[in-house]
Amino acid sequence: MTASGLVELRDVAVGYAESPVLTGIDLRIDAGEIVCIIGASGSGKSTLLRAMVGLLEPAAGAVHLFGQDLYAMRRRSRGRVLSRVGVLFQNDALFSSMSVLDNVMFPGRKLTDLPDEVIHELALIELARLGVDALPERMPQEISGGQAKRVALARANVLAPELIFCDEPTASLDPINAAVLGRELMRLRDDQGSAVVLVTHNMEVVRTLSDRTVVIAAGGIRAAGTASALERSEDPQVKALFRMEPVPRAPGGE
Ligand SMILES: Nc1ncnc2c1ncn2[C@@H]1O[C@H](COP(=O)(O)OP(=O)(O)OP(=O)(O)O)[C@@H](O)[C@H]1O
Repeated sequence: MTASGLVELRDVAVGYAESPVLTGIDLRIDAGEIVCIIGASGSGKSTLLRAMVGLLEPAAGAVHLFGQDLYAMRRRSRGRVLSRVGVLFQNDALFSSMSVLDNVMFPGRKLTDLPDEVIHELALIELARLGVDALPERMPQEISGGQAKRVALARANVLAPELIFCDEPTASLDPINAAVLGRELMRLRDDQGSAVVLVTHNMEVVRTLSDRTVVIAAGGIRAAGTASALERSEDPQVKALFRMEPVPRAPGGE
């Protein structure tokens, strides 16, 4: 474990234009843990993720990755920090104009000075690990949703990042593909010692994968803990999420 955590948010406020979606966010994530972020639709989970991966500058507070203030550093240094981070966006976000192979090679080409042959080899290894190495020349439109998710995970993991962020990785996947993806995320934690941060609505994923879960509601972190501890919570917001019921409006919430 590092002295300062792989991710540290200190009193972060983040949102769009004038209106903050989240305020007062303090959060630390350490190596080797899977942290799930849950909350009702529109509560701000993706917004929080965007702030953590350098895509949305907070209005207040600081986001530290690997002990460095992400939004205070120069662009070049930020690139170096982000080369240690893998991101699996919602809806996969594979580049539609690039083949599967070029998609998976993209982070190596953009973020490192490695020779193309090495990046090519790394991409093929990752595709093989995820069982989609038969498709390297296909375009993203020519593969299934489950295959696209696996390709997207191969791309997120191709540089063996110490930190991986996934937004809804199991959305629209059948149970078998969801289980494949879950196993792969556990492998990253266990074999690679990576920290995995997952935004999800899938309570099965929360129960089986998370070491810690953070509940977002009413513009902030409402609760945090192990899935089993949260499942016993008396907080109506937390209870509703675990029982898959409509989440009651929290005082001060939307
Ligand atoms: N680009 C944007 N510009 C303005 N407002 C936005 C933007 N993206 C999201 N929002 C608003 O910010 C709030 C939080 O959205 P966010 O996508 O973070 O929620 P979420 O918890 O990830 O939701 P879901 O579970 O439905 O994906 C919502 O009210 C949403 O409408």
